[in-house]
Amino acid sequence: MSFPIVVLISGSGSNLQALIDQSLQGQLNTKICAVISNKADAYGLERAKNAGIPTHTLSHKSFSSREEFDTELQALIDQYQPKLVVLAGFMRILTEAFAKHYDGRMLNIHPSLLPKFKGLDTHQRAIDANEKEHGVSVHFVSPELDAGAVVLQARTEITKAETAETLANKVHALEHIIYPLAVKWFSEERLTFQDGKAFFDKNRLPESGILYHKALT
Ligand SMILES: Nc1nc2c(c(=O)[nH]1)N[C@@H](CN(C=O)c1ccc(C(=O)N[C@@H](CCC(=O)O)C(=O)O)cc1)CN2
Ligand SMILES: NCC(=O)N[C@@H]1O[C@H](COP(=O)([O-])[O-])[C@@H](O)[C@H]1O
Repeated sequence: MSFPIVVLISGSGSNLQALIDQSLQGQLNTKICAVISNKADAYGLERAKNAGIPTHTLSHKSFSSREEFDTELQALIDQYQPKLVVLAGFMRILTEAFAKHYDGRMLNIHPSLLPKFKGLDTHQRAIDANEKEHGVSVHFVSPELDAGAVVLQARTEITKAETAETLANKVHALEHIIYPLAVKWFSEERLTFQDGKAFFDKNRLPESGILYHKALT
């Protein structure tokens, strides 16, 4: 019996594509029940349609408040009764009520080595801060932005000639490896969440999650 998930996007959907590809190759025992975007022009919607996955567009601009949008979004998601909600480049800050409703069963991928560089424009900020390395974090979603328990990270070096674009490309490549891995582990109940903390095979994860260095770069 495959593990039902719903994926939320706002843009290109390359992380969604990584999940689709691994699912189709039988490496991920998950069923992507639906893809929901807050942007009608998100290319990820095309990726989903090409894979025969139901799609929905729910524009946040059609609602007068964040709460109203989230209430509608939650009702749409819950029609599919997913065991996991996957934020894959979903660019809306979710309300506390929404985050609590999916507490422990909603993951996000963030393009930085959390807790560094929460928020947006992380690649340029890391370069501007003269960081020697950067990377990506998979974390459970909490009401506080980018503050949920980190479960998996991957790192890459920032070179002297690095630009935000070259760094983004390196980080994307790492994302496409670690996000399907994290989703797989969650579907196998190896990755769990309790009282705000993440566990792997019942072992408490350190604050920084499981670090993968050269193995993924
Ligand atoms: N309650 C939470 N909501 C969300 C989280 C979270 O951890 N807790 N993660 C984000 C994903 N994210 C970074 O990983 C992120 C997404 C969006 C924004 C943001 O500032 N959004 C603006 C609109 C920006 C835009 O439309 O381009 C906004 O919502 O007003 C910051 C971080 C997903 N949600
Ligand atoms: N703060 C959230 C955020 O910036 N997420 C980032 O959006 C991109 C989505 O790419 P994709 O649409 O090709 O998967 C990814 O790099 C992801 O880390």
